[in-house]
Amino acid sequence: MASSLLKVAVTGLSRCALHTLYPQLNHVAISARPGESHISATVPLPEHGVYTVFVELGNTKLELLYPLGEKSPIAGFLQKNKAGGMHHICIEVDDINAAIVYLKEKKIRLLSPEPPIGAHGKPVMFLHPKDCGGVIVEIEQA
Ligand SMILES: CC[C@@H](C(=O)O)C(=O)SCCNC(=O)CCNC(=O)[C@H](O)C(C)(C)COP(=O)(O)OP(=O)(O)OC[C@H]1O[C@@H](n2cnc3c(N)ncnc32)[C@H](O)[C@@H]1OP(=O)(O)O
Ligand SMILES: [Co+2]
Repeated sequence: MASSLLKVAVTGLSRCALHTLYPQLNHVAISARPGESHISATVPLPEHGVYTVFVELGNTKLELLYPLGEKSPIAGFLQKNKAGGMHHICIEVDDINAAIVYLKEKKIRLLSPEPPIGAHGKPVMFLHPKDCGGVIVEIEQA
């Protein structure tokens, strides 16, 4: 799998806290990469059971997550991690279908039968944390 972009998803921030954090994150981002930072609006993604805010840091993105709905896939994680934490990482791949074939050959469990469309309008696939060193890995079509 070739990768060109790493996204890190962080959970546990209340919607209010997200807004409170904007200036702080912006400060960190600007400190890290002057002139290259951008913080998105809060976007509800009911099909994924989350609200998102993206903080762009050059070729890295922070994905801030807040649960949406009663069946949010991050609800269990937040039950166990009351203060939130790093939920998953996302790696862009050149060919998601080829990557899925490869992962199946390696017996890595996929968390949906088909790739859903992710936050950037492209197919994504989540991989089981127990098969990925204890971390949920999301792959996204570049
Ligand atoms: C914004 C849209 C999209 C994008 O385009 O970027 C997104 O990122 S959406 C983000 C949220 N969506 C997902 O994470 C989808 C895939 N995830 C899932 O289906 C579930 O989260 C899960 C992996 C099946 C876990 O669900 P959960 O309800 O927590 O089930 P379990 O309690 O049975 O957990 C099984 C096992 O996995 C451990 N776990 C859970 N979450 C994590 C995590 N974030 N990191 C590491 N490990 C995790 C959990 O602790 C269980 O282990 P044991 O306790 O040892 O049994
Ligand atoms: Co994600």
